Amino acid sequence: MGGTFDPIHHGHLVAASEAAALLDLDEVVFVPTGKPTFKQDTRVSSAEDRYLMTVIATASNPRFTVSRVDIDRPGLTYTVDTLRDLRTARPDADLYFITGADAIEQILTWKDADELWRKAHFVAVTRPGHPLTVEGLPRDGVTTLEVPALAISSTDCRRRAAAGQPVWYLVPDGVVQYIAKHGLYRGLDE
Ligand SMILES: Nc1ncnc2c1ncn2[C@@H]1O[C@H](COP(=O)(O)OP(=O)(O)OP(=O)(O)O)[C@@H](O)[C@H]1O
Ligand SMILES: O=C(O)c1ccc[n+]([C@@H]2O[C@H](COP(=O)([O-])O)[C@@H](O)[C@H]2O)c1
Repeated sequence: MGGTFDPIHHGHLVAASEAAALLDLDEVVFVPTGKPTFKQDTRVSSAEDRYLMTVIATASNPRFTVSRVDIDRPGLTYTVDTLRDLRTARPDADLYFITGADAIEQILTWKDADELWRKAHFVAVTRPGHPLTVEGLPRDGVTTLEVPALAISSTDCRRRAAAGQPVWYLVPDGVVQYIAKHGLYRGLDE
């Protein structure tokens, strides 16, 4: 599952857990973006902060791991590169790329979109506020999954943290503490 994870929240974790259970996946690899291509005009926390929050959030689940491939690759982050690097690390794996309804809606605008279907099977999960449509995408390339609806976004978590409002129970406890300890999102003006 790729994401900017600024910060990672329970919507991400539930989607990943549900996809793993329904598709019988051995492992879910969370891949924080290095430089997200569609967020170049947005202030994004450092890759190391986002990576560490993702590690903290996933540490207790033996099936969840975190990959640095996108963080360690220079330049903008493109999924075609993510999938190439994950394939190199796991030559025999069946790769599934988990995305929310908002992300899958834009997938045809991603770099080398026509190549993506050969590199992984896409799993499009439901997300409150975003109709899930896979029209125009290769039928055998995408599976749609209904997951428990959590109306949580990283944008809302950042705004809350910036305004001194609670993010408890929207993000894992360790992530609440990480945000406070490092003063993330202070002075954010969005
Ligand atoms: N509440 C949610 N339910 C299901 N999927 C989600 C949810 N939140 C995010 N996702 C999916 O997780 C992936 C990574 O999301 P991302 O890190 O951009 O979080 P976000 O909450 O969308 O962030 P932002 O508000 O900053 O855009 C995307 O595919 C996104 O669609
Ligand atoms: O490959 C692309 O062109 C591309 C464009 C936008 C987003 N993505 C990927 O989609 C995932 C979610 O991205 P984001 O920006 O919504 O956090 C993440 O893994 C990104 O690398 C990929």
